[in-house]
Amino acid sequence: MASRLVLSSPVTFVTGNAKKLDEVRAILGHSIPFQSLKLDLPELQGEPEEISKEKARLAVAKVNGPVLVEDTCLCFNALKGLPGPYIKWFLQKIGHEGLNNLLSAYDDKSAYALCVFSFAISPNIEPITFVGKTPGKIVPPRGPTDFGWDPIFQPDGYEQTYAEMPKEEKNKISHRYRSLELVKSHFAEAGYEFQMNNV
Ligand SMILES: O=c1[nH]cnc2c1ncn2[C@@H]1O[C@H](COP(=O)(O)OP(=O)(O)O)[C@@H](O)[C@H]1O
Ligand SMILES: [Mg+2]
Repeated sequence: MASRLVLSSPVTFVTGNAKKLDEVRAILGHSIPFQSLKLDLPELQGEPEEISKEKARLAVAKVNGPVLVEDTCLCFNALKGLPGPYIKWFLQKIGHEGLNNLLSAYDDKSAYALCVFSFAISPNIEPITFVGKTPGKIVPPRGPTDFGWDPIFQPDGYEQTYAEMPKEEKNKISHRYRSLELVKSHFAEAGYEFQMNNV
């Protein structure tokens, strides 16, 4: 029988974003022992998987134990995937209206939300990435404005924006949910053993 890797502490989800943490808590439930650490990690520029992996490398160097991080992109098809990983800065500078305006020259309003989780066990093991994607379109803002670009993203097959949907509904179809499903499968297959003597 293959020996199971022993993890000596719960997985630390490192994020500076409280809204992400709420969703990760709701989606993971008790499936994986985890704790959270509020830390805003610097982000490399580049492709989504590399950005997330690099975040994991930085996080695992700071945390004494396994870490989980994620990076989220919002990609417009008419703009070949931009703003993508730069959505945070676009949102901050030009807001929901500006993001809609970026697409005013195009008929194609389609977009996709991408969530890339990375799991790093220790500093000397390469992080593993998990990509979740939800297709939809960019619309004028509707619904509560408490989480990022939720009001302007309407997932395919729905009449509501992410912001208008009940949380439980978003958490069943979201980019974050889809990525975490892969994380959960990985944990189920790997069968990590948690030995938490120090908690
Ligand atoms: O599920 C979501 N819905 C709406 N906005 C989101 C969602 N996930 C992330 N965002 C926003 O998209 C941007 C993604 O940036 P990033 O993943 O680097 O966030 P972080 O640095 O706040 O953790 C941020 O502005 C974040 O608030
Ligand atoms: Mg980012």
